[in-house]
Amino acid sequence: MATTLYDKLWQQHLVEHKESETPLIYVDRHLIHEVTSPQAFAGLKFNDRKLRHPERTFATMDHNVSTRSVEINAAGDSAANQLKILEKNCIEFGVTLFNMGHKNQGIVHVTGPELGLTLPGMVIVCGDSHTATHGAFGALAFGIGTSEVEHVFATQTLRQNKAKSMKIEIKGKVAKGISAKDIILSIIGKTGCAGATGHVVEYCGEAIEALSMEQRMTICNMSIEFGAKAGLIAPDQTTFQYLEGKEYSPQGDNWTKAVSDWQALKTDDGAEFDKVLTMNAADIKPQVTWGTSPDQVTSLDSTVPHPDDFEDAVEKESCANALEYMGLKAGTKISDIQISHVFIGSCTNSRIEDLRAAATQVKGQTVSSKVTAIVVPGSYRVKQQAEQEGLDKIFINAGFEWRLPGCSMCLGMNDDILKEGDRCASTSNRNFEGRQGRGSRTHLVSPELAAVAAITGHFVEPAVLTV
Ligand SMILES: CC(C)[C@H](C(=O)O)[C@@H](O)C(=O)O
Ligand code: SF4
Repeated sequence: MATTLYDKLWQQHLVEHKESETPLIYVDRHLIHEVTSPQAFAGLKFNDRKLRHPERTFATMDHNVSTRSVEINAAGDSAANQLKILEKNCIEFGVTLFNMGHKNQGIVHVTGPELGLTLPGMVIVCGDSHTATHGAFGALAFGIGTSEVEHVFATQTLRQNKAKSMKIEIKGKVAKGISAKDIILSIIGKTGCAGATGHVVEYCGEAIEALSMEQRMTICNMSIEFGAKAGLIAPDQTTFQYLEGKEYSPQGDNWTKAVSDWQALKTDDGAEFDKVLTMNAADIKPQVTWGTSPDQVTSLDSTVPHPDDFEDAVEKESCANALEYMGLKAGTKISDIQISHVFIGSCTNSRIEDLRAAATQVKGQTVSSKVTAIVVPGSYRVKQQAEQEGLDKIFINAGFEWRLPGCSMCLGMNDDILKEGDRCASTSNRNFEGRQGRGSRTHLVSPELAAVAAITGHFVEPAVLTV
């Protein structure tokens, strides 16, 4: 029978499925950070248990860290407390930790892939909703809750029901200057924020195959923002090239053997999906969110919608609420919205290609006097690479702040917080009320659009430039 990539990954990891019981699956890689691990470790201690496979778990510090200093106390007492607990737990339970300032430290969804901890064919879990990012490598990757983190610690397995499958095919090529962020925001705009609830989504088609690994990660990262359990892209030469030689990738004969196994990780012709969405790449334009949910998005050449543009009563009301929170008037041109802040960073868009794309727009220009702009590389490796290429200088000379890696302004858990009424062009993945600080307003965009917004103070179509 023709099967999907998801079916194959599921089958390969199914440990046991007894009737009337939730299936049990094996977990190859467990990634942890300071926010969702403390209670799970506490549970282990309480029950006097150890980690079943400490060598399969890797920890990093990301959400609570300050991006101004490597000092563990720099983001305040409660942040420091969580970071110190993670450090203590990792020592006690024998887990490798990428501690403050470690060369491998960074946002969990940036470091896993760049170190080769994320590999095709794996089941990868993390107590974090954007774990879907790792699906870009053809791994079944999804976020889990704290009690599940404890279960994985103790058993290296997880109880899970199989999800439904959805295929999203993007036909043809995108126009020049259209980024992966524009692709995923247009998908979410089309499906709505619950369009893939209960499904594992496989992205495919010419426009997806043409993407680099960094861009594929941007796509899979936002799968959760339209309800998907996980996002998947079948591994190919682009994937193998990216992974070859990474610190934790298989080496020598093991590498050759692994690549040959990974080549089988694809959906068979004729395999059936529970749901299918097809879009034409040529129709995708630069995207900007105007509301307080990632599906409240439109194209840059458009206007802020009116509640009456929606037929559904719930959508009407959420449009009205969003306009009020965002301080926007229906009919305003998206390109006329004036912003006060720019945040280039987060696990969606803080990888080297994102920084290159932003730097290209910024080179030789000056940040608007009305805008405060920061660039936060996703990891120390990204930071180092960017500095080798001189991207830091481009940003700093233009008036951006060049920060240390971390989740930063993506969410208000550290000292990078916006004030009430601040309006931010952000390359992150969530524009929920208060996400970047109480009363702050977020517009989700690509790195290119964020960069141009920093210079001009509003949303302008980025010039089509090559690095
Ligand atoms: C803090 C963490 C649990 C949370 C998540 O699960 O996604 C965060 O990363 C986020 O993006 O909101
Ligand atoms: S960068 Fe943002 S979305 Fe990603 S893990 Fe950190 S807080 Fe969550």
